[in-house]
Amino acid sequence: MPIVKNVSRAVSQLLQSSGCGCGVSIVPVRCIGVSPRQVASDASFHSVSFAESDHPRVLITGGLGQLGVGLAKLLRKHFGKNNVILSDIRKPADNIFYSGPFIYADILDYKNLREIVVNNRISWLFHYSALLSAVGEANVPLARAVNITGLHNVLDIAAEHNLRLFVPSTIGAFGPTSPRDPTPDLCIQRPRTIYGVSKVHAELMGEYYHYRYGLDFRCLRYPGIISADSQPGGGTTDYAVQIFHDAIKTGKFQCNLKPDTRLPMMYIDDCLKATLEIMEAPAEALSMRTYNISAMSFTPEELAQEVQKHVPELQVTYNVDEVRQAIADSWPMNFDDRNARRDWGWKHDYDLPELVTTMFSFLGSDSRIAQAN
Ligand SMILES: NC(=O)c1ccc[n+]([C@@H]2O[C@H](COP(=O)([O-])OP(=O)(O)OC[C@H]3O[C@@H](n4cnc5c(N)ncnc54)[C@H](O)[C@@H]3O)[C@@H](O)[C@H]2O)c1
Ligand SMILES: C[C@@H](O)[C@H](N)C(=O)O
Repeated sequence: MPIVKNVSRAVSQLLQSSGCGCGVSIVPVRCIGVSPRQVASDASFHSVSFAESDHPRVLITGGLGQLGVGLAKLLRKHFGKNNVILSDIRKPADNIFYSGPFIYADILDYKNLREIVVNNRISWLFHYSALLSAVGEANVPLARAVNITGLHNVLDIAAEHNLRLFVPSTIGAFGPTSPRDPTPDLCIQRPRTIYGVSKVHAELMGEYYHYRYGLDFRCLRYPGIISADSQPGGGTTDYAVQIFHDAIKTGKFQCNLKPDTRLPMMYIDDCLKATLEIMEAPAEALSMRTYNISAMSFTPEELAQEVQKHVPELQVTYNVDEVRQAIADSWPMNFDDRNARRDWGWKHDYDLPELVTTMFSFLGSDSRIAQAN
C-alpha cells in the first residue's frame, strides 16, 4: 500500500510540475511497432547541452532546399565542417556532396532518423524539410505527411535524445482573420493553406513539448526568403527570387502576383544569422519559443522599380496565379518583430536597396557559388 501511495504521489507531482518547463522528467519514447509510451528519465533538457568547450553536433533535415545549404555553410564556419551533417531525400550536386558530411534522411522514416541521431551523436537539429505553400496546395496528402507526420517524428526523437530543436515557421502561419499590418507574435492564427495549418501545428506542438517535457524547442517565423545561389521550393513569395534571374537572362519578367501585393521579405544571410542567433541565445533570454522576425516589406511593383535601377530595360508584366494571389492576400503585409529585437537582440542588415545590390553582385559573377566549392 505505501508503495502504491508513493507512486501515485510521484505521478501527481510530475503532472503538477508540467507547465514550468523546468525539471520535468517524463519523456515520450516511441517503440517501433508499438504506440507511443512514456518512460521516466531524470533529464532536464534546459540545462542539458554539450560542454562549453565542445561544439554541437548538428543535423539539418530537408537540407537541399533553398535554405539548407547556406545554413550548413554558416554552421560549418562556426562549429567545424564535420560537426554539421546535411541531409535530404534528394541526390546532392557534386559541390554540395564534397563540401561536408551529407546523409540520406527521410523524416517519415522514424527508425532511420533515430539511427542517424544516435550514431552521429546529434545534439542540435534544424528541421527544414517541408512542402511550401503553393506545392502544398497542389498535393495536400503529401504536405500533411511531410509537414505534420514528419514533424511528429522529429519532435519525439528530439525529446528522447535531449536535442535542441529548431523548426522554422512562416508568415504563412497567419490567415485572413489575423491582423495584417502589422502582425504581432500573438494574435489569431487561422491560415487557409495546409502549409500554414501545419506550421501553426508545429509551433503549438513544439511549445507543448517544451512546457510538458522540457524540450529545448526554438522557432522563428520567417518572411519570404530571397537568395541568389539557391532556388525557392514552390512558395507564394518565389516571384521575388525569379525576377532577378529573368532580369539578367531575358530582361522580361512575368509576375504571378498583383503589383500591389505587399509581403514581408528577407535576404537569406539575415535569415540564417537569426537562426544561429536564436539557437545560441541563453534560454533565460527567451520569453517565448516562437518569434516573428522581420527585415523589409515590399510589393512586386516596388521590387521591380528597385531592380530597374540596375537593369533599366527590364519589362514587367502581370499574369496573376489565383491560388498564389489568394494565399498572399491572406498573409501579413508587415511583421511586428519587437519581441525578437528585445529578447535576443535581433537586428537585420539588409533593406530593399542593399538586397537588390547584393543579389546582382552575386548573380552578375558566379563568385558565391565558387566560394561554396
Ligand atoms: N524559403 C522561404 O521563403 C521560407 C519562408 C518561411 C519558412 N520557410 C521554412 O524553412 C524551411 C526550409 O525552407 P526551404 O525554402 O529550404 O524549403 P524547400 O522547399 O526549398 O526545401 C525543402 C526540402 O525538404 C525536402 N523534403 C521533402 N520531403 C522530405 C522528407 N520526407 N524527408 C526529408 N526531406 C524532405 C525536399 O527534398 C527539399 O529539399 C521549411 O520548413 C520552410 O517551411 C522557408
Ligand atoms: C513564405 C514562405 O513560407 C514560403 N516562401 C512560401 O511562400 O510558401
